[in-house]
Amino acid sequence: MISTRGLTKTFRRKGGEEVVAVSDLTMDIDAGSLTAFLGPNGAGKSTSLRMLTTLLPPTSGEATVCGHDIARAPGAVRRSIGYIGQKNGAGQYYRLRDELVSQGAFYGLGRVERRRRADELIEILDLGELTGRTTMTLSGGQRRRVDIALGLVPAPQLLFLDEPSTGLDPQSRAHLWDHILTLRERYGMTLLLTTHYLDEADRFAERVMVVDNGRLIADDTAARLKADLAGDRVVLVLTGDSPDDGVLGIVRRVSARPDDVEHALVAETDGTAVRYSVVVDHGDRVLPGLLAALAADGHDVRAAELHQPTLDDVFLGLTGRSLREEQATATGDPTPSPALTGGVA
Ligand SMILES: Nc1ncnc2c1ncn2[C@@H]1O[C@H](COP(=O)(O)OP(=O)(O)OP(=O)(O)O)[C@@H](O)[C@H]1O
Repeated sequence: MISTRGLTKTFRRKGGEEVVAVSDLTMDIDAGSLTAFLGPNGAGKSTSLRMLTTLLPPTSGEATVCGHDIARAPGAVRRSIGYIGQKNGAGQYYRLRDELVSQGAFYGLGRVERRRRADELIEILDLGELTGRTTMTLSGGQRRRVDIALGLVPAPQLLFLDEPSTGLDPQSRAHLWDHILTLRERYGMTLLLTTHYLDEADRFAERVMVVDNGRLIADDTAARLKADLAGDRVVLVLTGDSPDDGVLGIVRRVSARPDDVEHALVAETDGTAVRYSVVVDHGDRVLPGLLAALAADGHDVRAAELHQPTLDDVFLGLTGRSLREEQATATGDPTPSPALTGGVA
């Protein structure tokens, strides 16, 4: 459905400075899939989408979208796709149904067909109560649904969504995702979207492409990225006043990275204890046996925790930076939830 080879976009800023917004993007996306481009602000997500939707010419490289070359046949690409950008595309003063019908006329649908299509989209996107309202009176989540309805008027096989849920509250985000998934089921569309939200990429995308500084740095299912690049972490607290070789031996036997077992002394209210932190495969299966082995060897386990990784741990492992904290800084959210890296203090 999408195939790119070495797709690159360089911008020249005022003063002559060059910015490589997208560097050497090579990928193939299958029909019917739901793929998320995940990355921090300025990573190159929107620029990638804008090239694939023919809004921006690449500096080098090539791509075909729905079988059409983006440089040689941009018109054919545009006729096959829907694109919902970051900004609201609806006219502020038009009534929703009129807007959808005139969009249908723009795409050459006949009089009856454009009305039928408008009504179908109003039903699927649950916009019935809003049809008589002008878009300027709608909430952020409602407007985003209108944007999506407008993008779907030409019944595209492939839909690009640039940050569909940014700026929405959690309830509106969840609601919007219900609609996106319903649309996908109803039309069997291929979806490629960008997001900052780790949880969305994790829950809804079958394939996650992590981009940073214009480069694709990881590309797989969320489950495999987490297993391969982060791993489950077991954190144990045992009575003691120094790391115990016996404990370390047992812990290393189950570790996916035996040379990387962390330990630190921690002050407990009733004396000292040692905290061990270890990355394992399938932590849920390893933990009972590990606890049994420690008990059989006479060790006193005071606490045990299993941390399953998030995509933020994947990003941290790849770049040494936390995507969650970068997003919190960028959006001004002062309370990012902590990444579950389980590092030892
Ligand atoms: N028209 C432009 N002129 C100059 N630089 C640009 C232009 N458009 C994008 N850039 C730069 O290219 C880089 C990638 O930008 P892009 O918008 O693709 O990132 P993004 O991952 O979509 O970010 P965000 O999540 O903030 O939307 C950034 O450094 C950006 O400043």
